[in-house]
Amino acid sequence: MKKISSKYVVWLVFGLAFMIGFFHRYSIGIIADPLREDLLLSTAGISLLSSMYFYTYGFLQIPCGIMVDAQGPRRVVLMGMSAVFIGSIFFALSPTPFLLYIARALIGFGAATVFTSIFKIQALWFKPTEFATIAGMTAVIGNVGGMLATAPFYHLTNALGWRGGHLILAIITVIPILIIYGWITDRPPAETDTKEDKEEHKNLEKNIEKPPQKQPQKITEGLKVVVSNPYAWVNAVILFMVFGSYMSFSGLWGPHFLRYVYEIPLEQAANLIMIYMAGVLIGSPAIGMISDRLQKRKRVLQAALFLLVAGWATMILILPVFQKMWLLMPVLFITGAVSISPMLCFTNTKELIPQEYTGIATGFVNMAPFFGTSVINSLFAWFLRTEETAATYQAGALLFLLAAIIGFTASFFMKEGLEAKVSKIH
Ligand SMILES: N[C@@H](Cc1c[nH]cn1)C(=O)NCC(=O)O
Repeated sequence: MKKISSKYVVWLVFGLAFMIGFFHRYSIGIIADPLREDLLLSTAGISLLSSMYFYTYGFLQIPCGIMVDAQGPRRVVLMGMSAVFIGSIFFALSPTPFLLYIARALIGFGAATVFTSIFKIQALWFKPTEFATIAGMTAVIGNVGGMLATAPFYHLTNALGWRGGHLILAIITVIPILIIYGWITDRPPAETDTKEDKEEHKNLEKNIEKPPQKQPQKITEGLKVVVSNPYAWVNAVILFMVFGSYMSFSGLWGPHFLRYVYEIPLEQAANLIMIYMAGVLIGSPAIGMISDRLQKRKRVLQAALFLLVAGWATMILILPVFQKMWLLMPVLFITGAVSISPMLCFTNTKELIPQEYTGIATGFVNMAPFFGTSVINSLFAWFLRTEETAATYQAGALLFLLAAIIGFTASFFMKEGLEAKVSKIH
């Protein structure tokens, strides 16, 4: 069977898998009420159900990275998407909450395989100077999945129920499974390879085809290379702080912060969050493209994080004094656009670590945003422990400003990795 040779099509198919994973991430809110009624779930039960995905996803990032480096992204994603498929069917058919939790964990497990895999695909198929742009597009495609889990999923489940909705999701999941199984290879066909590509290919093949007894050694070596690299830790700190705030703001506290601090109805606050998300969607590829054009990661990220500090400071401390809604909109947009700038940290990590360990490296730094979100969410909740007022929300939101300042400061300790790679090629 003739394999797909277009890197964009290959990326798009993995992107579809990523989109499906993201969809599941944000899908529980919409079906919370029918789940409560049908399976008598409490609010705590709904929260646990949603979290099952995040826990498995976060904890499995390194194991998934290890599998991707050892087995190649194709096999790992096939296994992961099969788990999402089975999880979706179980979810749709679950007669009890317990089985629902198991199904959700299975979906989280499967979805966890995709991010490290798509980064490996990007590393194997795209040039270093295209990497940040395509990584930015990956974030877009994921977030589109997250957006589809809102109003469109609401209408789907209104028509078919939450069980029917999950059956449809299971059917959609078969699409990337079939295409990846039949038409996609881990690497571009050999005839289009440059000399450097061929060398890398040989290394990858050697790595994948290592006899089983050598693999544990390879994994330990890979983990050592990644964990002992101080610059990978710098990227993890930035991701913990900035993506932690971004997910905490957009996924949990943002609407209520705007509602209390700007004294507006919740519906208007939710619409304003869409402006922040529009910034994320446009900022992600734009920042990647600028970074690729300039062949700089560190400087571009620093400029973006500087704007992020200014954005949070304006939104939390300055604008509430004047209550100028027409100013809040551009500030939200710009803050969203630069909130996604740490996608460059994934790119930078990939550039600092040998390609055979791209999976482990991506998995390692991608744990940080998930821990960051849970820490920032909990700290924010602490500020609201006695009462929910404009002042307590403003105090909680100062965490976002503090996190941006820490992220910006950490960016001074980054090491540029692209220049070395590009000069090696030329
Ligand atoms: N787009 C980023 C960050 C993110 C998380 N939620 C919404 N955007 C991303 O894709 N991170 C990697 C991941 O595995 O989610």
